[in-house]
Amino acid sequence: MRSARHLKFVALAVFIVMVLIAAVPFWLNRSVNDLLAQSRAELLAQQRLDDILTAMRDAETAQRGFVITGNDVFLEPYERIRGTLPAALRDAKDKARTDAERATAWRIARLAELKLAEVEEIIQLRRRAGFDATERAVSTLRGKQYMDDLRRLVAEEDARSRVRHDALQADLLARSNRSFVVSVAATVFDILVLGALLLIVMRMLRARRVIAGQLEAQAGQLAEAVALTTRHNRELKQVAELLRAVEAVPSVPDAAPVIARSLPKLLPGVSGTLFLLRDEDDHMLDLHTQWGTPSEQPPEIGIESCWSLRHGARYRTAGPNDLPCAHYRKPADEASGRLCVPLVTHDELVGMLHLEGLAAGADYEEQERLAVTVAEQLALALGNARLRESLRRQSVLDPLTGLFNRRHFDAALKRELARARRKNVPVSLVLVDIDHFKRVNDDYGHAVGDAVLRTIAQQLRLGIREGDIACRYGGEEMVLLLPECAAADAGTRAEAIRIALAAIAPHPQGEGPERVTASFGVAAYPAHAQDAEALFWAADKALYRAKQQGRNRVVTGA
Ligand SMILES: Nc1nc2c(ncn2[C@@H]2O[C@H](COP(=O)(O)OP(=O)(O)OP(=O)(O)O)[C@@H](O)[C@H]2O)c(=O)[nH]1
Repeated sequence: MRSARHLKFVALAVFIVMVLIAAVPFWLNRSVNDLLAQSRAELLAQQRLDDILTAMRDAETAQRGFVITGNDVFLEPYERIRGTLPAALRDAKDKARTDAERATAWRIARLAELKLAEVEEIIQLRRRAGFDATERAVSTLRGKQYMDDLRRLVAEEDARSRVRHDALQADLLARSNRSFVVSVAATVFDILVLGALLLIVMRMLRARRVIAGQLEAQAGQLAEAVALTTRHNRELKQVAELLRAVEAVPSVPDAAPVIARSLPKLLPGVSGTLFLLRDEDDHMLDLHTQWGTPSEQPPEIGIESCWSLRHGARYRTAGPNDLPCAHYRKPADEASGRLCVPLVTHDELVGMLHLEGLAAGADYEEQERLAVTVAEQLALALGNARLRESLRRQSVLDPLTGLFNRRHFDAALKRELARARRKNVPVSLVLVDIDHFKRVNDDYGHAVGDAVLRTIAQQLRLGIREGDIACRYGGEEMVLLLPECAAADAGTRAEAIRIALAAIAPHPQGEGPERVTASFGVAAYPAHAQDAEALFWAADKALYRAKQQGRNRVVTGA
């Protein structure tokens, strides 16, 4: 904008200078024209005097011819001159430009008039008195004197006029030369100024073109940055949605289908497999889910079978020349890249993401960047899910036996009773108390006692159906909650467990007693009680009776 304003000022200044310069030749031309007019006037003045002198000469010649011959024919020119001369003399006087010229014109006119009067006088004399008398009159030389004076005056004025004319011509020549030089100089100057202006304009246009190019490039970069930011924002939103969904799952394996649904949206065209670390073995990972059109993968892999898990960093193979991981069932094809990304949070391995069909070239970098970002966030979310799961387990499980704790049992009993009432189905309770457990502790120590407790808990777990609940109620007392199970079935199940318990070695390494037994008290809703407290009380009474009747037996409440 500023340069455009400067250019306007420069153009205006150049225009004014050029107009001034163009005016100089005009001005010079005008003065040349003045001189030409003066010169022409000078020539005309000379011509007028010459005409007067010629007329006078012709009048004198006519006079002479008539005097000699007496023939009127000779007077014709004279008569014509008499008609025209007064006007010529008046013209000479009127057109005189200076006082001196005017005085001369007056004197010439006076002499011409005197000469004309003398010619008329001689002609009349010739008519009246004849040739001789006329010859005598002519011999007085009065007429000759007039003509001589006239000639001298005209010659003098002629000479002066010529001097003036020559001076005018010289001036005219000088001015013409000057006008030519000035015109040439003005033209050259104009060309130079226009050239300079053109150069400036071209430079400015070039500079503008450069700036326009830079602006265009910047606009392009900006558009790219905006597109990139928009894409990153969209990805971030999708990643956030994925994380929210993973945060909501109750356990790590439950996250697998969520991940399989979300990742194709984040990485379109990319197939994948999710391996998650096994709970009880921190060297093995299980295949939990796949999406897209993945290659065949083993259902479980060891840490050693994947380069990314070995090195704790992402590992990519772009073609057959790259060393494949052992879990690839077939070599990576040339066109599509593979990427293994370990899922690590707080230095703990959670799983591994295996991606296939990644684009080649610059897009690959972009996909890899996104894949790594997703993997980092996913690892964090899965780590959190694992932590939540462990906390939840801790809050409901007994740490020694792995059975549910009393708090969970109380809640489960209320819930199952309500459901039984609603659905009009029975629910049974089996109280289990190890016989003479004090002796085990006393004879073998508490550590062996704990191990025996774990064995019995495991046996209880094995003896119930899925959906039944086994709890450690306190000390060596345990309880089974059997939904939709009537008293008779509960007694049968308790009996089976009792027999199995009595048959196994209670300590895994054989360091404890050879065998332990337990007593079972069974009560059922609605047969023995209507609410939780009464049901528990009925089962406890039955257990008491079992102990009373000699232990290692099942008693069902009446
Ligand atoms: N090792 C171990 N012992 C426990 C635990 N909880 C309770 N006990 C022991 O279990 C024993 C329970 O003894 P008692 O209530 O007298 O009954 P018992 O010896 O089993 O005899 P009966 O029930 O009458 O057959 C006590 O010695 C407790 O210290 C535990 O978590 N670990």
